[in-house]
Amino acid sequence: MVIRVAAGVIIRNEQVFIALRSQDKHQGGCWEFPGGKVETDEEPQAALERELQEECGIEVIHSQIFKLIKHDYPDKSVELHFFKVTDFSGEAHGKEGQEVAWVPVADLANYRFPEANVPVVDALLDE
Ligand SMILES: Nc1nc2c([nH]c(=O)n2[C@H]2C[C@H](O)[C@@H](COP(=O)(O)OP(=O)(O)OP(=O)(O)O)O2)c(=O)[nH]1
Ligand SMILES: [Mg+2]
Repeated sequence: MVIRVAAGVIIRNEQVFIALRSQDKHQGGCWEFPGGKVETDEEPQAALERELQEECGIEVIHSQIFKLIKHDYPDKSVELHFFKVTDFSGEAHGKEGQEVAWVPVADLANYRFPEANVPVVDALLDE
């Protein structure tokens, strides 16, 4: 079974908002672009808006699809819908207690992301 996920590359002033996945989660200890599972009958973009409100406390004002990545981890398969979030209201924070950081795009290579994120990080570094 493939798990559909929506995640946001939240960008403001050339910086990206990332969050640390807790150790007990799948891919725990890796940094991520905040987001989560798309529910049945939910559009990925709607899932993105819901997850970013739940996890980061922001209201997405403008987002656009950036990359669609299918990846097979040894223990699960995911279909990741990465959106660029270029406008939002509210102050992004770790609403669920997770460690978060605003990092310059150029510094993304210094953070460990899940394997599926490699093409996303590479594309951001190339821009
Ligand atoms: N959110 C997010 N998930 C990612 C990224 N890269 C990546 O491989 N994943 C994987 C890890 C998980 O298997 C899945 C997302 O699950 P999740 O744990 O965020 O889902 P969720 O927020 O709905 O939380 P939960 O059901 O575990 O409580 O996608 C990423 O950049 N962001
Ligand atoms: Mg999540």
